[in-house]
Amino acid sequence: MKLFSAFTSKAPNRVFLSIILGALAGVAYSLLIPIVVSSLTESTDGILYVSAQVETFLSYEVANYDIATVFLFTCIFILVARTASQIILMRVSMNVTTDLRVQLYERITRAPIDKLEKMGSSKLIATITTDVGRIVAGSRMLPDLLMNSATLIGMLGFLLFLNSAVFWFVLKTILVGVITYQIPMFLGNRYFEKSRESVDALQESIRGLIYGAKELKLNKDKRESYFKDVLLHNEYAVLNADKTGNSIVSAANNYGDLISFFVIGIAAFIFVNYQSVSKVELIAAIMALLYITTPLAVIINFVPGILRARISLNKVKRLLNELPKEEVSDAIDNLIDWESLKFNNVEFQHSSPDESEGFKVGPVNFHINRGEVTFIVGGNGSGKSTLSKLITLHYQTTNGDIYFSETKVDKDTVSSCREKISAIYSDYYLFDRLLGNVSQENQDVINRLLVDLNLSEKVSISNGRFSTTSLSDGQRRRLALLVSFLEDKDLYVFDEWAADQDPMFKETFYHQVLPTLKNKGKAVVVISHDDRYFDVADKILVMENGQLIDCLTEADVIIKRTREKSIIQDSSRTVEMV
Ligand SMILES: Nc1ncnc2c1ncn2[C@@H]1O[C@H](COP(=O)(O)OP(=O)(O)OP(=O)(O)O)[C@@H](O)[C@H]1O
Repeated sequence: MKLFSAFTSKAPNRVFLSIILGALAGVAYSLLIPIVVSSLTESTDGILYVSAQVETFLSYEVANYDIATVFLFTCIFILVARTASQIILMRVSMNVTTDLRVQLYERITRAPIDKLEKMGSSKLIATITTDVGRIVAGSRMLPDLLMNSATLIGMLGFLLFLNSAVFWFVLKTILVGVITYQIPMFLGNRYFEKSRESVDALQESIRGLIYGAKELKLNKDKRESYFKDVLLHNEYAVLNADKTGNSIVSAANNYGDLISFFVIGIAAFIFVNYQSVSKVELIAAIMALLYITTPLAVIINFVPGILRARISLNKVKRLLNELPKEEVSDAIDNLIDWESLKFNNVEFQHSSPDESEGFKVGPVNFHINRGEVTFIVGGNGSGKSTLSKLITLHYQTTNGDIYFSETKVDKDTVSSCREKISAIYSDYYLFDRLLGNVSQENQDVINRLLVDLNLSEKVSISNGRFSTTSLSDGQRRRLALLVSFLEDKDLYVFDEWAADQDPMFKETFYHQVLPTLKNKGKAVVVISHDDRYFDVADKILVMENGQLIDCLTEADVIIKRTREKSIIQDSSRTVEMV
């Protein structure tokens, strides 16, 4: 992706028009001084005066009427062409900004979940909010650059016409100035890069400040340490790098601004001693040099904007590389019918940030049937959630195959298979409305579910929008369950759904919700630590250290529970005796 290609590919004709208008405005700008100079005449005593030819316009006397008219129309042309050029490019750039953001949104939507988890939200938000704006701001300077370059070239042409020796001298001095100007710019760029790198860490610490507000509020030491060692550390890292970068660039810009004055000084005080230059030529040359101070400054000031835009562009490029597109077909085949989900030697390995081997699940072999409730149990970190994300097809296997009955999950079928699944993870996100194909007309069903889930007094749903999502944790989870029911999928996965429900609703979940789904022929997968309810399961998959160490059926569970009960009773009797 090149800096300007986003513009040229978006609206080539409009960008071309903007460039042409900008360049023409620049050429016209460079004509203003020669037009004025052409009306000056040098008398024999060396005094400059405006040649007469006075005519009256709107009751004012105008000397050199023809030239004045050309001057006026040139000014009007500059105004119109410059404004049009800027407005055209500004509008294109606004579209490009939106397009670039939409491109990033699409990439995020299509990225594999494990890559998104690895990248984290802070990096993504920093890129969307900071980098896109900087890229577009840099690219938007293009017409101004062109206009001022055209003016500069026009004025240099005028100098060449006036006096070739003056022209070559000015050109060489400007070149030396611009080349020496690059050195501080290079240094400044290093600091801008450093600052941009720190922005990601700053975003992450701002997230901590907001999401960790409750924890920080309760502990002064913790709060002060976070504020000083994390938040301010990152804030000052950005500030210091920006300060140094901007100071270098400011000094360099002032040096750049003064380049034309150095040239004027050298031309007026030194150059005239070595070359024959008439008074008119010298004054015209000085006027031209004064005149190019602004275009030269604009061209030079263009550099920091471009530097920032390039840094941001590299950041976006890197992000797009780290966030590959999931190469899967979008086509949804509603005809996929299945009875059993089978895992054949499935393996998955997390990537780890320090390049060491990440946590691995598998190889695992099992099947999950429709009309059955399957529990996944095991200690913390044993790989239950990882396994469940393989079941929901969020993670793609590193080895082995998954089948929905006879349909093998691959890049052609994975989207269709995902359509059969609904999941509520422990870090679920509750949208503030019903989305997609969820039937919004079926208000009666929604109202009944609100009553069943004991939410009817807290939240209502009208036109698909929830009246509120400011609910207790347990209530939010129930609202997520309602959304999941409305989706009416074949396979339900609940990752510790009941963890923050009160005992009464836990009972409802395990003894009413799960059996209802089962009776409807759904396959239900529940990650749970609630061993009191393990007997609800038709099958229990036991995970330990990424391996499936046991697969218990209902009969096994009942036998095991009876044994456990008798052991507990025996031990309590022993305690009583003691
Ligand atoms: N996004 C990730 N990137 C890299 N490693 C991960 C990621 N998520 C989990 N892991 C690793 O995988 C291991 C298993 O995590 P997982 O969440 O599957 O366990 P779990 O059994 O669900 O634990 P818990 O009962 O605590 O929820 C963890 O030790 C963790 O280090």
